[in-house]
Amino acid sequence: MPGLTLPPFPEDVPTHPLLVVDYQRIKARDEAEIDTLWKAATELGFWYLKNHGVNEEVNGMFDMGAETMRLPLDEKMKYEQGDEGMSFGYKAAGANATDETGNLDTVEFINVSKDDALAWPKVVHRTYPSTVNARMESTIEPFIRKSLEVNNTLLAVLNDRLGLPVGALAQRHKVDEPSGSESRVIKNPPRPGGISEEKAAIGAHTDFGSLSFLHNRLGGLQVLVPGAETWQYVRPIPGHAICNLGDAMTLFSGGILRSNLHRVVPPPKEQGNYERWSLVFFTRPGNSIELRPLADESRLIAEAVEKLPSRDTLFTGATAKDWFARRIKNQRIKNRTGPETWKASRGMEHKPEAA
Ligand SMILES: O=C(O)CCC(=O)C(=O)O
Ligand SMILES: [Fe+2]
Repeated sequence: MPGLTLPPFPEDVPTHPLLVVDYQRIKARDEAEIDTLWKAATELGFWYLKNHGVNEEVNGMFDMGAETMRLPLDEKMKYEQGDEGMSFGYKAAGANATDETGNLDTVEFINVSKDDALAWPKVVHRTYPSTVNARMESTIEPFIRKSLEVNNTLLAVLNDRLGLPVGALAQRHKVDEPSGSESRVIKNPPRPGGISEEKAAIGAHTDFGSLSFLHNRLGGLQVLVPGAETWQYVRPIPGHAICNLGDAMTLFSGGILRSNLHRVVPPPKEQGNYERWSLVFFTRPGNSIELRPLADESRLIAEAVEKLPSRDTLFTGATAKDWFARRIKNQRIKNRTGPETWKASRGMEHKPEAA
């Protein structure tokens, strides 16, 4: 449970060290810090973010998640996200495939839409369990507002390094355009005795949107580093969030920015005896935004596109809404007809030439 004293991440498990980015320095537009962010964003697409100032709101969100997951299953199921490609609401354990053979995931989620949280008590997309409503103003809205500010600041810096006109990315992430942006609290049950690492809690995926701001306490997150043969854990560091880029940023940047493959497996060793809680805020483009390289707005992106073996991988013709709904819908186990359904749920994972 959140707040409990947890065993430390083991020393003898292979990890991949991420670059550390200091949010306060980024905010101050420190060029050396922006160099570090650029290196992380272009090479792996993952980095630690320190000094982000969102710790109190994160703790509140974990409390909201625990209160919600304690509700009876039939109550939570009234708010299930369904099989039509919507992500907002509750997701029960085992509702998603984790691979093409149809293995089931083990995590529960509660996803709250940015639009619903900011419009509350007006409903934009859907309603939520009482435990969510009770904390909408005190916890969820402040967490979402702060997360938006952090992510928008990082996106503005990447916007400039990509050589895009001021506001090019901001205009694709307007706060008042309905979007797939959402907060997610994730609970994975304890796995005493250590289940095989291959039994993923969340299957290998790239994130669907633009930028994910992740907070976790126990190990379990793994990345497949470009060129590496094996998955490696990302060690949780107290006070450090983990940021990662999603498919939309690879598409907008013509493949310059990386949306890297990752998954969640049971926490290593003794940590596996504990519930694993994590929290993400996903910034995603406005629903109407077309996902394609912004080559007409940046020479750097235009040059990257010229070097691509094929333009088709990145000129998807999809709007953010379509891209997102397709990915969500086809990972739902109820929609599975065979390996083709899993393939249809894939994003940039299958386009290594674009990265
Ligand atoms: O729980 C984590 O550490 C990562 C979760 C994740 O990758 C996701 O929800 O997209
Ligand atoms: Fe993810």
